[in-house]
Amino acid sequence: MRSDLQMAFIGSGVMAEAMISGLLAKKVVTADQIIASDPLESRRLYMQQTYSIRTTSHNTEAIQGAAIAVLSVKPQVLGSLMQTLRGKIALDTLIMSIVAGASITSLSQGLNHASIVRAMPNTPAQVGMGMTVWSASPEVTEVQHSYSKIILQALGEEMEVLHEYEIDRATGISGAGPAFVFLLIEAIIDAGVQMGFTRDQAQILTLQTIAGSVELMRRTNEHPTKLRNQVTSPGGATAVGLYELEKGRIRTTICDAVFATFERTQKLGKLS
Ligand SMILES: NC(=O)c1ccc[n+]([C@@H]2O[C@H](COP(=O)([O-])OP(=O)(O)OC[C@H]3O[C@@H](n4cnc5c(N)ncnc54)[C@H](OP(=O)(O)O)[C@@H]3O)[C@@H](O)[C@H]2O)c1
Ligand code: PRO
Repeated sequence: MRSDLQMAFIGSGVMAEAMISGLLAKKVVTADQIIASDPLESRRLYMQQTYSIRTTSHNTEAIQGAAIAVLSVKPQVLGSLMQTLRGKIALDTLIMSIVAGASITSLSQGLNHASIVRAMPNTPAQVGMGMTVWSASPEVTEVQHSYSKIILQALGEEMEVLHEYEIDRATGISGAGPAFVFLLIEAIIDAGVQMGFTRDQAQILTLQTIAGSVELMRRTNEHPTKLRNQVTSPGGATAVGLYELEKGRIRTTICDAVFATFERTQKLGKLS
């Protein structure tokens, strides 16, 4: 991206940090191109010292002169943030919101601003393995569109969708998904410990098994049922484990969890 381009992050929490570290690691922008705002002084100091970026407690100062401003606050404070920023955003600034549930229409009306990208990233962006689903308002220019792609590609994979409701759906899978996966990882490690492995041993076995299964499916592109059957010997050990999982309604429970997350995302969108 152009070296004179300024980027602002409004809210310097977990996801803002993931994005900033990804952008700097991939050299998409340099530290002097980034300013981040946050109410907490200790957080601002941490961001300054860790990433050599500028920080401020004033959101209107952060957004001044920014070509791209990322809204990275919680949905509960978006309404008051939009009131603060309304009328203070330059016409050619691209607003990129990662706020769960907040629609392009509500952002555009709340900020009285037309160029909006709405994105749903996830925390593996911290290590460049993120998945972001995003959509742009019709007013986003070609250049702003290509900048958005470059920014989101620095975090891992990106998928642009035409229909914005797909972002709410994606929140149930890729946005919140890492939390579901970490719960599964935790449960398998705990079971390993219960059987007598050390925690370190159980963690190595669990993480390599999950990473290997993901890689196997990526490379073979086979249906998961076929790959699962390759593990399941007739009358063997895996079959009884799978029986217990199905008895515990793992399939429908996961489905319910994804749908509940999707529905909650839609409700969060009504907060602002
Ligand atoms: N975490 C995820 O996995 C994830 C994934 C995708 C999208 N998102 C979305 O990303 C957004 C941020 O999530 P997060 O997990 O990064 O939350 P977070 O860690 O709580 O970050 C939000 C930051 O904004 C600060 N803040 C609060 N009020 C502010 C204001 N008026 N102006 C400027 N900054 C303010 C908070 O400070 P205080 O802590 O002092 O209040 C905090 O440092 C949310 O809308 C969420 O839906 C999160
Ligand atoms: N974290 C945000 C939440 O829990 C959105 C997806 C991941 O609301």
